[in-house]
Amino acid sequence: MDDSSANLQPARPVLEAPDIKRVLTRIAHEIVERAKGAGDVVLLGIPTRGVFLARRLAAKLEEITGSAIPVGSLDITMYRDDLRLGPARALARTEIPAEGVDGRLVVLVDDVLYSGRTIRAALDALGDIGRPRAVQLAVLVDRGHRELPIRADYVGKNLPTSQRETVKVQLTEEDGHDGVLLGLREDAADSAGADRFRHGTAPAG
Ligand SMILES: O=P(O)(O)OC[C@H]1O[C@H](OP(=O)(O)OP(=O)(O)O)[C@H](O)[C@@H]1O
Ligand SMILES: O=c1cc[nH]c(=O)[nH]1
Repeated sequence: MDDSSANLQPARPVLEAPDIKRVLTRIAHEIVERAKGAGDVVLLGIPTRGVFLARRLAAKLEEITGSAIPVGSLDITMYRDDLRLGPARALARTEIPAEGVDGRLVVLVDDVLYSGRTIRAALDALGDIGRPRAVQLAVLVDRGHRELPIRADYVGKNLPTSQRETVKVQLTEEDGHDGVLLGLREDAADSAGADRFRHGTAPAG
């Protein structure tokens, strides 16, 4: 190994498939506990991976409570505060369950909470759809670095990170397998080592 790569570390798994399963079970129990049942809960996942997490949570809640839990998706694309600044973005799907959101406890579900800007956009999107009695937030990973006054009600894993790092959630439905990787942003790795940090190609460390 030459000196230029001696201090570089590969993307590192921080959650593996059984961990993800376990934390989703815990979050489902926490939702039931706080909602005193799940009678008026509606889960809305934020594309992309939040939708799959919401469906998994709904299945788990159904297992726990014996009742079907409405689950859908909420596209935030048109509500992003950087919409004007970047290239055009593809729209994702908003699918609101037939029960609607009015008067319900809406639990937004996302994979990573970082600046909080996605969730700010989700609250705006939700406000155009209806008036829940309350809104809560469940995330698989909270990596810190909030830029807005937003916090999660249910957190799978609090993961202290540097802003030079990146958190990549992988889910079977989208990526073929479950896992969460912590790596360096490609622009933070030096050119000699950049390839080693590409998610999914670096050896587990
Ligand atoms: O708190 P924030 O700073 O907004 O970051 C978190 C968001 O960033 C990622 O989404 P991304 O926009 O990369 O889209 P994706 O889920 O389709 O990958 C992630 O899935 C969260 O939704
Ligand atoms: O590291 C990050 C930051 C935002 N969103 C992610 O999915 N990962």
